[in-house]
Amino acid sequence: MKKIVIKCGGSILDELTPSFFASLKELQNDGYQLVFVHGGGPDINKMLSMYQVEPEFHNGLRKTTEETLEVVELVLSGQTNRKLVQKLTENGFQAIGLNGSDGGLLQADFIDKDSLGFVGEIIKVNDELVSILIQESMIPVITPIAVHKATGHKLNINADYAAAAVASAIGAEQCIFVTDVKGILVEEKLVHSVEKEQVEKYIEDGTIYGGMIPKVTSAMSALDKGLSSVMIVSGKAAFFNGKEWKGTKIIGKEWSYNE
Ligand SMILES: Nc1ncnc2c1ncn2[C@@H]1O[C@H](COP(=O)(O)OP(=O)(O)O)[C@@H](O)[C@H]1O
Ligand SMILES: CC(=O)N[C@@H](CCC(=O)OP(=O)(O)O)C(=O)O
Repeated sequence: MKKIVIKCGGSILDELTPSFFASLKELQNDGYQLVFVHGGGPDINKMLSMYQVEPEFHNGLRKTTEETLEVVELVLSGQTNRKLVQKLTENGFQAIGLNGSDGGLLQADFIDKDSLGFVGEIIKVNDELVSILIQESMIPVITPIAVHKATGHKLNINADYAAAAVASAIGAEQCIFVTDVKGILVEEKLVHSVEKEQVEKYIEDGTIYGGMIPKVTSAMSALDKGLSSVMIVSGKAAFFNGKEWKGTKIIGKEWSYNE
C-alpha cells in the first residue's frame, strides 16, 4: 500500500484551492493512501492575542506554558482540525479528525522543558491506529498534540516535525509540506530540487529562515530514516497532475539523481 503524508500549514489552510484538491484526487488515482497532519500557527497567534499573550518562538518552536498549551489545543483540535476535515469532506474525501493524543497516536518527550516548556519531540507513533483507518479508506487528519511517553501529559509538537515522524513511522513513500509559497525560493526563484548539503548552507546564510526551517530540517531527518521523497509545494495551485510534481524536491541521497 503506497502511503503519503501531507502536512497542511496554518499559513495556507484558509486558501486551499480547487486545484489543490484535484491534485489530491490524482494522488488517490495513482494508488496513494492519504494521511494528513495539520498546523495552525496563525490561528493560535490570533487566539493568544485575544488573551494579550505575545507569541514567543525559539528556532521555529513556540514556547508553551501550561496556559498556552490549553489555547494551542483548543484552537488546533477544536478549530483548525475541524476546518480541514470540513474542506476535505466538501471536496469529496472521507476524512476523520484525530487529536494526536487520542489512542496514544503521538507519544513524545520534552525537547527542553526549561527553555521551551511543554513542547515535545515525537518518539513513538501508534501506526496501527493509522493503518486501521486507511484500510477502511478513511483519511486521518492528525492534530500535532502528543502525550508524554511516561506521564501522559500533553505536549505541543511542531506540525512539520509531527508530519515527518508520522511519515517515517507508517512507512510512507513520500511526505509533502503544503504551504503558502511555491517551494524553496532563492532570490525569488523557485528551486526545483535541492540536496541536503545545499539546504544546510541556505539555513546558514539566511536564505532559508523562520517557518521554512522546521520544514527542511524535518524533511532531512525523514530522508535519513528512509523516506524516498520529500516535497514542499503550494496549496494555492495544482502540485501533481498524475505524472509531474510542482514545488521543491529535497534530495537526501546521491542515488536520487538516477531516479
Ligand atoms: N527560502 C525560502 N523560500 C520560501 N519561503 C521561505 C524561505 N525562507 C523562509 N520562508 C518563509 O517560510 C514561510 C512558510 O513557513 P510557515 O509560515 O511556517 O508556513 P506553514 O504554516 O505552512 O508551516 C513562507 O511563507 C516564507 O515566509
Ligand atoms: C511547538 C510548536 O511550535 N507547535 C506549533 C503547532 C502548530 C504548527 O506547527 O503550525 P504551523 O504548521 O502552521 O506552523 C505551534 O504552537 O504553533
